[in-house]
Amino acid sequence: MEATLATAQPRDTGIDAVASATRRLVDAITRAGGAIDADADRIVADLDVLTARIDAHAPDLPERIATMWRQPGPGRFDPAGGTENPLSPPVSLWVEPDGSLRGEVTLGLAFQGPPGHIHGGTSAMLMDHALGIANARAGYAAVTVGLDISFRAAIPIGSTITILARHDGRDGRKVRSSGELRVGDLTCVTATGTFVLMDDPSTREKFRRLPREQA
Ligand SMILES: CCCCC/C=C\C/C=C\C/C=C\C/C=C\CCCC(=O)SCCNC(=O)CCNC(=O)[C@H](O)C(C)(C)COP(=O)(O)OP(=O)(O)OC[C@H]1O[C@@H](n2cnc3c(N)ncnc32)[C@H](O)[C@@H]1OP(=O)(O)O
Repeated sequence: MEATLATAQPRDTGIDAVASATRRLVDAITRAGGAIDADADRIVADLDVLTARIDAHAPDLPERIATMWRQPGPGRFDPAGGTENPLSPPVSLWVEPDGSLRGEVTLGLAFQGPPGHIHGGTSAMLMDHALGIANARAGYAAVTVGLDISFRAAIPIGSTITILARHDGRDGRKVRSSGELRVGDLTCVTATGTFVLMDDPSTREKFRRLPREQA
């Protein structure tokens, strides 16, 4: 049986391809470091040309956000799993036979915290995201109000990180989920999350308001 993808299906064309190319650029910059100093002026000029070319296509922010949320299926733009977001790794999560989620990701130097290892904030983001998707797969669209993280072992840059997440239950408007990040057999991060259902109209309205309307 073919496994079900819980996150956006990556494409190898269009905006997804641009986002992938930009990730390669970021990775190259972080690996090169100051070695590119002598060539920096030319690199900046080339990059600015590209930025202007892309910017010419950009609608204003409220319109862009509205378009993003009209897209069907899992989010394509968030900073964890967004295939359209060059800042995301991106993370793909698959549905296991028991309904829990599993995925694998490898992170480069752009995500470094302590020497040679992944930044704790990045691990927290991976967990927040996976826990949120686990709830959504169980039928509960909910936002995080609490995330309890234990960093048990540092995660080396370049290692294959296994992401596990599961929905644990519901108590009124509150929804619980938990997960882990593992490298091989080693559990490096554990997390439990409390989420609040977006089921009442005022909560949905709060998150639907666009930046300009909130000012
Ligand atoms: C990447 C996409 C993210 C979009 C998520 C949007 C929707 C989800 C849709 C689909 C899901 C799909 C994928 C999701 C993937 C990733 C998820 C990423 C998640 C995030 O990245 S999300 C951003 C960070 N998140 C926030 O931005 C929340 C800020 N927050 C608020 O906007 C309010 O807090 C609100 C509206 C949630 C509730 O407010 P309210 O007024 O309606 O309700 P109230 O205060 O009564 O709380 C009700 C019950 O929650 C308890 N409670 C409240 N706060 C608590 C806390 N801090 N700790 C422990 N318990 C807490 C109370 O104690 C009470 O519990 P009780 O009922 O037992 O008394």
